Amino acid sequence: MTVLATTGLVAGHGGRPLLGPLDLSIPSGRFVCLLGANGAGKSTLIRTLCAMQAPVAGQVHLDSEPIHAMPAARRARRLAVVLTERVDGTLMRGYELASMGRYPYLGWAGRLSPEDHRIVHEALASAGALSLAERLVAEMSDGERQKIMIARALAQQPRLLVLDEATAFLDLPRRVGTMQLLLDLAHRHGLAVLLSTHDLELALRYADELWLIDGQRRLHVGAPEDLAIDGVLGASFAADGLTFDLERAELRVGPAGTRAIRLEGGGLRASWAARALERAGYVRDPDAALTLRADAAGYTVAGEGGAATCYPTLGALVEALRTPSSAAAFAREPR
Ligand SMILES: Nc1ncnc2c1ncn2[C@@H]1O[C@H](COP(=O)(O)OP(=O)(O)OP(=O)(O)O)[C@@H](O)[C@H]1O
Repeated sequence: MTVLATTGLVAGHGGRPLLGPLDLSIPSGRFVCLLGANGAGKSTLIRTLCAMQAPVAGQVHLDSEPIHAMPAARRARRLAVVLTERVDGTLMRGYELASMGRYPYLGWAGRLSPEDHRIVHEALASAGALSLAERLVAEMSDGERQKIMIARALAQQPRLLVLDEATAFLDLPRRVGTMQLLLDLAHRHGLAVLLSTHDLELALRYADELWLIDGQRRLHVGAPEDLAIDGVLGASFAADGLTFDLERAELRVGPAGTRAIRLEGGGLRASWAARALERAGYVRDPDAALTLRADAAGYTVAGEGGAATCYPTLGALVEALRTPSSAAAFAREPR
C-alpha cells in the first residue's frame, strides 16, 4: 500500500526549481535510501516531501491526502521526521524527550495515558534506547541522542519515517545498527522509511531501493543491485574521479591498477590478497607472467622462471610490491 506518493513534484527554493519533476512513491514496508553529493538537493527534497517547505510545482500525497494541505496534528500522527539539527530541551531526560512523540495524540490537558507510556516504552525499546531513559539529554553522546530522537519518532507511531542524514555522526557499529533498525522497522513493522545518507556502502547493503541524485540533478530510482548493474552508480560517481567497483560493490579513488598479476589459491587468504594487490596497484589477469599464490604457507610471488619469494603477511607483500626495486625484480623474472 502506497504511503507516500509524488506527482510532477518539483523541489527548489524561492520558486527556483532544483530537482524534478518527480513521480516517486514509497509503499509500506520499504526502506529507501536517498543518495547524492553535497548540495545535490537531498535536504531540499526531504523538506519538500515532509511539507517543511512548499514545492515549486506538483503534489505530495501522504496516505492519498495532499500533505501540504494536511492539518499539522494529523500529519504528525502519520509522519515522523528525524533531522540532524541539535535538539532543544537538553535539560530533559531521555524518557521525556521520547514522550514528546505522543504530543500529536494528547488531548487538551496534555497528559500521557498509561497507553501512551506503554507506547513510549516500546519506542525506546525498539530504538535500543531504554537504558537512556533516565539520562540527561545534554549529557548524551551524538549517537545516544540520535537513538532518543528515533525513539521519539517511533512514539509518534508514524506510517512514514523520514531521516535526514541521521547516521552522519555515528561510529561504524552504530551506523550499521541504525541501518538494521530502519530495515526492521520497514520489514517487520510495515513502516515506509526514507533515509538520506552519504553512506553508499551501507545503503547498498541495506536499502530496498535507492533514490540517487546524480551530478546533473537527475534522480535515479531502483534496487541497489539494479542501479549497480545498469551502470548508474558508476556513472554518478565518475564525475568525482571515483570508480565504482562492481565486483566488490565499493568506491575506489582513481583508476584500477596497471600491473598484471595472476592470483592462485582460494578462501579468505586469496580474497584478502586480492584487495591487497589492488591497493598495491595491481590488476588480476589470469594470463599474467607474475603469480601470487595465497595459501597457508604465506603469500608467494613468482615470475614465470620460477624464482619465488614468500611473504608471511599481506602487509609485507604489499610493501615489497610497492618498493620499486623489488617490483622491478619481479618484473625481470625470466619468462
Ligand atoms: N534556504 C535555501 N535557499 C536557497 N537555496 C538553498 C537553500 N537551502 C539550500 N539551498 C541550495 O540548494 C541546493 C541543495 O541543497 P541541499 O541542502 O538540499 O543539498 P544536500 O544534498 O542536502 O547537501 P548536503 O549533502 O551537503 O547536506 C544547494 O545548492 C544549496 O545551496
